[in-house]
Amino acid sequence: MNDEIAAPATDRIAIPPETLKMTARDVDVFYGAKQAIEKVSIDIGMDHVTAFIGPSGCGKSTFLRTLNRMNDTIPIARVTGQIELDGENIYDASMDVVQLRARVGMVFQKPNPFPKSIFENVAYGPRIHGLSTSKAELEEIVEKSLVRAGLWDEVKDRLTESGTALSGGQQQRLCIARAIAVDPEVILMDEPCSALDPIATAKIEELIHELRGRYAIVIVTHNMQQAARVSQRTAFFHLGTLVEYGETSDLFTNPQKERTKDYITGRYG
Ligand SMILES: Nc1ncnc2c1ncn2[C@@H]1O[C@H](COP(=O)(O)OP(=O)(O)OP(=O)(O)O)[C@@H](O)[C@H]1O
Repeated sequence: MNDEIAAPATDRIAIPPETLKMTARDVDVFYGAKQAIEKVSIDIGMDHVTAFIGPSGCGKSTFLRTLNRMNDTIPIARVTGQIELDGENIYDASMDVVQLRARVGMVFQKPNPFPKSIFENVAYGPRIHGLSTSKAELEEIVEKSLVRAGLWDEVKDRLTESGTALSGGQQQRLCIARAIAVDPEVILMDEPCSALDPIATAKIEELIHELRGRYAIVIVTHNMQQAARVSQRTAFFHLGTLVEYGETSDLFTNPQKERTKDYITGRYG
């Protein structure tokens, strides 16, 4: 990390340098003239799940998308400030964005498998990134990714069937397998359970537990119970700012800011 970058004012947790994965400093995001994110600074560590919570429209998804330059796909979006992955500025002109999005994968609110076979959904990324040299190796990556995403047993006999024929929860685990297949370092999840029933949601939450430590995971959720269940760090956003960031248990039981307290006690949101 660049020592000259100031530590985030709202950070109640010191992340040991050896587990630090991403840092954001003074990040602003504008949609045209409208500012959606203001001066957000945060550290994301490797060995825990980080939840972004806050009322609708507070900018959680907008900020999440800055972490793998997904906002680049929105023509009116403009990002300023500095975001680093392993000390490297991801907004630098020399950054290969396709490579970045493999290193910082994303899972969306609505499962979005390709209209291709289950196998192809997972094989596509490793193939375009040249991660396998043979068919056998590719098959091994596909199997390993599906095992890791907790889907292998359910699909191993139907790999040639369309990914879109799976249930919503299975589709979401397929999308997680697809992200895992290119060997990411960070997985961003934007309300990954909001389109799922409670059983499928529980499976994704269990999966998040299992993946913790292997990948830095950041999850946007408007469900505080979910944040409490799956994360060890929570960042509370309000009106485009990061109000408070701390250990999840601390933030929910002993919030430092009045606005956090009001939100978690249901006074607004
Ligand atoms: N593509 C876009 N173009 C213009 N404005 C946008 C765009 N996406 C988001 N915004 C605006 O930016 C602000 C933050 O939105 P964002 O979706 O990041 O919030 P959020 O906290 O994730 O909300 P939610 O929980 O409802 O998804 C809102 O005012 C929203 O209207």
